[in-house]
Amino acid sequence: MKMNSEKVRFMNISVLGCGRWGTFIAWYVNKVGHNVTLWGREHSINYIRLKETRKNDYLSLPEDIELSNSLYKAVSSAKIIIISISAQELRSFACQLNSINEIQGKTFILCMKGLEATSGKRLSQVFGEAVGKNIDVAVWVGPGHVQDFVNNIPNCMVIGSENIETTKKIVQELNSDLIRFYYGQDLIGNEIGAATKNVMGIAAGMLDGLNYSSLKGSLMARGTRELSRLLRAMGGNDLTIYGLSHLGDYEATLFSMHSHNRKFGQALVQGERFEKLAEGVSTVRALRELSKQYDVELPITNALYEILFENKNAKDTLEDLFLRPVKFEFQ
Ligand SMILES: NC(=O)C1=CN([C@@H]2O[C@H](COP(=O)(O)OP(=O)(O)OC[C@H]3O[C@@H](n4cnc5c(N)ncnc54)[C@H](O)[C@@H]3O)[C@@H](O)[C@H]2O)C=CC1
Ligand SMILES: O=C(CO)COP(=O)(O)O
Repeated sequence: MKMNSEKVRFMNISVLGCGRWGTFIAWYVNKVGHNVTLWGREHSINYIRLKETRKNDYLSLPEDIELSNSLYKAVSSAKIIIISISAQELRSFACQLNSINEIQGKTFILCMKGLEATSGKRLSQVFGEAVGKNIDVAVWVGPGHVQDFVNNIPNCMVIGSENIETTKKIVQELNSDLIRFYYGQDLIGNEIGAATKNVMGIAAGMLDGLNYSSLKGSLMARGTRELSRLLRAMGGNDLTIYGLSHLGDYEATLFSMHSHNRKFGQALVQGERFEKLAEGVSTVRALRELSKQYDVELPITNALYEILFENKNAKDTLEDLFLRPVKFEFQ
């Protein structure tokens, strides 16, 4: 793997959460030259399997990545701390981190795509509320599946924060020819974009399951439109929806065999269960909240809410979208 600068990297970086994505992040950060500790809960199936075999379904971990179940050790030993757990767990997990008393002066990076279901809050807001606003926090989002990266297929991703110096410092430490990072310019947009692409992924899976895959182009056009309206109302830049965190992630979600959200949607309309984490389900709840808070109509999201939480028939509900009054494309 080639880096962008000649600088020898050797920072202590900890990754908290050893699921599909957290384990990949640890693999990648080690590969670009850092000293990595990967933390998991002592009794988690993922942690136990990694401890016993150093493998999961996607990759093998090099020997020089330290596996630990001590949160204190993982947090106190690192300057940069990356978190990748399920989004709905972030608030309680951040409170746990706060109680460790070792977090001042560290940079946290959230590698997760979701919104708090009950409040509609963005994950950096949730994290800030739990640990205090003076902690540096960034997000790392955009397209990419572990299965592709470990086969050396590169992709572009985005890192964003409220502080451009923090963003640049992280990108400098992590950029490589496997992941080309862009500096995010709109934290609200990157977080809303990343979370909501999962919602469109569930819709795409439903279309696949109903043999309506040819509608996915329209879903892309109308999905981005409704979310860009929401983003503008929230104070973000509506153009960000067309960037890496959202539209740029559609291939990896709406069209990918690997996407959990797409598979969830497909399984649901086919009457099957999909047990892995599909973050878009909780994000649909969060969007219902945001739609009310900001008085923005979200027709596709609303249809998904009715299917997921009000037991409406998927085919009828999606077809009802076609009965809405005719309107201008960009009104
Ligand atoms: N391209 C990208 O940026 C990708 C991002 N993701 C995101 O990464 C996040 C994690 O997804 P996956 O790794 O697929 O999920 P996963 O289910 O494989 O892993 C989640 C991990 O979080 C841990 N966890 C859950 N609750 C916890 C708690 N309270 N305290 C500590 N650990 C806890 C679980 O034990 C598990 O190891 C999601 O938000 C997902 O959207 C996932 C894949 C690609
Ligand atoms: O975020 C992802 C790809 O960029 C992973 O998507 P899924 O969670 O739907 O698998």
